[in-house]
Amino acid sequence: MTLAPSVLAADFGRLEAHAREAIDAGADWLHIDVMDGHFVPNISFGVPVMRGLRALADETDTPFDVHLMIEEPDRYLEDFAEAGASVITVHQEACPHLHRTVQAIHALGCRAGVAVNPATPLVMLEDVLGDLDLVLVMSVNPGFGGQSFIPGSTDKVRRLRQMTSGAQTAGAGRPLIEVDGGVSPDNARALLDAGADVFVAGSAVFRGDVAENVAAFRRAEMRTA
Ligand SMILES: O=C(CO)[C@H](O)[C@H](O)COP(=O)(O)O
Repeated sequence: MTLAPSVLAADFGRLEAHAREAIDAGADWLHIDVMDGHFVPNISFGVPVMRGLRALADETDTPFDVHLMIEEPDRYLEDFAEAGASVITVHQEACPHLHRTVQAIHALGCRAGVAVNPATPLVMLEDVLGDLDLVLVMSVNPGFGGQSFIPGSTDKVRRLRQMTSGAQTAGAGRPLIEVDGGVSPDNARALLDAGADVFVAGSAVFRGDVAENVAAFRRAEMRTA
């Protein structure tokens, strides 16, 4: 399980210290949720805030996992790559020329991800799947942290894993499967069994005791099905 805490749920007044708590507790990636108030009905933050976390990411060798919930993401890819993104994920629903956008992300030296909203069928990714490093299954409607997990998302992960089963290994042919929204230690085991690789968690990491919250994800990982 790759655990990617979403800093959207962190205390922005002490963002670096709060993100450090998650990394020190064993988080693998930092998930950066960028919202523009157009593609989603909320505004979060952009490149300058990510730059503020750059020293921490470099010091701890923690990849930035950038999730662009914005219209016309092509306009900003270079900025996020320069700010240190390892993975850049765009939304299928926001990209009329998705293949071109994926190529542009790769040309910047980043791994390319595509996210699908709960109402978007997986078939929309079929012809681009072979070019992707990651597929993000939204398990809430994007725009806000702290929402309830949509139960059908587990089956969507399972179907996506079947779609990608032609390629064997994650990162070497098979795109990583990331799940985002309402993810917690309570549903993590079922999502792992369904085939998810990367777990985005905002509230379940940053609300309360961060170290204990990360440990609860690790315990869920060890649990037998
Ligand atoms: O992309 C997002 C919202 O659009 C957030 O990453 C997601 O909702 C995670 O937050 P939480 O774990 O609190 O549900």
